Amino acid sequence: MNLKYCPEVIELVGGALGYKPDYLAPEAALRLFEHCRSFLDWEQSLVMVYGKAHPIPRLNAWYGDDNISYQYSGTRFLAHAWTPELKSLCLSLNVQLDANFNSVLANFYRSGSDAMGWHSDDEPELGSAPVIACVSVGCERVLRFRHKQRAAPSFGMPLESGSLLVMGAGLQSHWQHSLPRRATAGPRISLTFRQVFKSVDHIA
Ligand SMILES: O=C(O)CCC(=O)C(=O)O
Ligand SMILES: [Fe+2]
Repeated sequence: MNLKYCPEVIELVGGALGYKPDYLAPEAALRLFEHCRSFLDWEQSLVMVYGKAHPIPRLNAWYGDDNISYQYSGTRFLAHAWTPELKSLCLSLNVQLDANFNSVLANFYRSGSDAMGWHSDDEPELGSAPVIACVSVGCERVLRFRHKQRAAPSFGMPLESGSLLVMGAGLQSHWQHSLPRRATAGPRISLTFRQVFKSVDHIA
């Protein structure tokens, strides 16, 4: 993986973030937003908290190569077959970042009440040092980061429509991220490209 594609690189303890605000031109970002909103197979997953199922505060959709499956928020998803738009974005990112993404988890935050809690994307099927590329379209929202062990303050990255944020290798072992609620916000979709290793599927 090569973060040189990103004009802004933020070195953190244990990993780096890369940011490219203008990854997609505004019209391309709008087209991608409309494509995802209209054509992805959105669902609202459930998460188990103390034995009780709660709907998560956002919609999600999982796309990827054949036979890719992924455990997320306590649910196992089998990837839907790529749409041409998502496949072409994945191929471009693989070239630009020298990566091997084979799937994408799409998140749809319908309003400021939709959010994502603190977590690391460190499931075993993502390997020991996952790289995640996140393309944002729609309303700008802030992604917050906090170190897992150090009692340092968290910090936020505003993710503009059309931007690319790359979470580099090592980051998921040392940092958590979250997308807090907002009093008011328009809809936003994030496309988080990942490499899922099929060989560890059987342990899940
Ligand atoms: O919506 C975002 O920018 C973050 C999404 C995220 O953290 C995830 O899909 O794991
Ligand atoms: Fe995440």
